[in-house]
Amino acid sequence: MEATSFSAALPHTALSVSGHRSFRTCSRVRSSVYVPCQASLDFHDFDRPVSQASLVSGSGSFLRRNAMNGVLKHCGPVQKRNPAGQIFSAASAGVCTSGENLVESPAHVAEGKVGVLLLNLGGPDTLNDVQPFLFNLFADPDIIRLPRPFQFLQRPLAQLISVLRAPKSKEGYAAIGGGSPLRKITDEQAHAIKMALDAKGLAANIYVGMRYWYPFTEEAVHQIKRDRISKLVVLPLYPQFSISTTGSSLRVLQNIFRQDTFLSRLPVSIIQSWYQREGYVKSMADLIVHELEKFTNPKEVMIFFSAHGVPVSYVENAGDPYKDQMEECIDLIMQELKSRGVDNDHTLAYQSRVGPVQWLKPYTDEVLVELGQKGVKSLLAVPVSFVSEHIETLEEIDMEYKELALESGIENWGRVPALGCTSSFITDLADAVIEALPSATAMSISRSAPEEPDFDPLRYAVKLFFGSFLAFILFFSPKVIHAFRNHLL
Ligand SMILES: C=CC1=C(C)c2cc3[nH]c(cc4nc(cc5[nH]c(cc1n2)c(C)c5CCC(=O)O)C(CCC(=O)O)=C4C)c(C)c3C=C
Ligand SMILES: [Fe+2]
Repeated sequence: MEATSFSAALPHTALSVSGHRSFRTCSRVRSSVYVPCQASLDFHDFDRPVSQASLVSGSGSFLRRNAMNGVLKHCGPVQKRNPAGQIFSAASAGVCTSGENLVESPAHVAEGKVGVLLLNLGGPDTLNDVQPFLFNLFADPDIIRLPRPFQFLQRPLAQLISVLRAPKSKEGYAAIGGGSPLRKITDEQAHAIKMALDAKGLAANIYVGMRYWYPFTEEAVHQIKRDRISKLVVLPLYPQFSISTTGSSLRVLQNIFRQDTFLSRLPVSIIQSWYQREGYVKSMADLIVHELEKFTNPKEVMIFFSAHGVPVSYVENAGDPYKDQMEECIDLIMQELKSRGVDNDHTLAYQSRVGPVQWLKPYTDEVLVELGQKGVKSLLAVPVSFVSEHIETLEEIDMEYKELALESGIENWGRVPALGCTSSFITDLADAVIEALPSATAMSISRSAPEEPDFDPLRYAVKLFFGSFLAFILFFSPKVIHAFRNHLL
């Protein structure tokens, strides 16, 4: 497990990020830090309702308690932006409260209040949320990494792609009940981790901060500040580190913390990845063994690990450790299975590619077809990059890939469930939190905003002109249109 303080939290991306971002060296940071060029956040400007930050503490979630206190108000179906420029619709969250929602932390944590911040991706709660959720996702410069001269196109591009992709995504979310289960499951995991920590003698407030939908990370941090937490452990709910997931969430957090005196002094410990923890590996092996036993002939089953993909350029140009960590993770799980006498064949493939670029190979859909053609008859799909059920397990794997596999000649199909609240897994995450606490250190970066280069209107106009021209050519080239049709829409 890698637990680090804030200043050392993003070393992977500092190595070789090409072009579009600037490297700056922070005062207390030993190496260069990959500093995002996003608008910085200031808590004083922050007008988002606090109540959407999920807080599991004492008698249930913050939201639930607010509802019971009668401060739950419904707002009109207006779309707004938070200070990070993310779109949110007040109605879809169903909550619009003003400042009086201070949460009293339980008495037993009054001294040395420990906070645990769970970071996750977030997903649309309803079909109406799908397009604004996709906008937030594609507006993230860690998801669509544009070269520097094109960065001004990030938001218009996000708008375009989110509108174009929304119908397809909506179909997927409609097929799994009309929204993402991610928020509910993450809240349950937060509650379970709190209970596990309590059982180990650590009273902690657990917060949930999502990257692209409610409850946003900004809201969770706002609540952490209000609660005057004195030590914070940050636990991204991604076993492996990727620039596009953990990296993106940590950058948002870093931006918020560097702007705020209280937060920049708060001792923080970040668990960057935890795929190598024994508890996680053993819990995954337990689930696999359990599912294998459901097959008539378990020994003949191909164990098919399917990980969410990332574009190849993340790994090759930007130094994303995701692929290496994924491969190591699979090795560890297979070693554990071997030690239990399970030595089935296994393979790893990458799913969910989006857009007209090369993603990590082999692709899940292609491998399934090949395996069917080669005569594999029984296959157990193991989603491995995420620990809760979501659209890509419930729709992509359970529906699309299953159908493809059966059409390709595979006769017996099984799927390992996501870890969710499996008790051995939750206990291990609680241990990870406890182990990370001693290494918590303050970020201690000055409050000054990141330096912006002097604005030169002529240079800007020239860039805008050539940027738009190139973007136009790029967008309407037949190759790109073809790729968009096949992989985006
Ligand atoms: C480790 C997990 C994930 C990585 C890596 C990742 C990278 C990544 N994703 C997209 C684009 C989309 N992702 C979408 C949904 C989505 N992504 C993950 C996880 C990882 N993404 C999850 C768990 C979910 C589902 C959330 C839910 O609502 O249940 C979507 C939206 C769904 C869809 O339309 O398919 C998009 C789009 C990119 C481009 C990327 C790396 C650059
Ligand atoms: Fe994704």
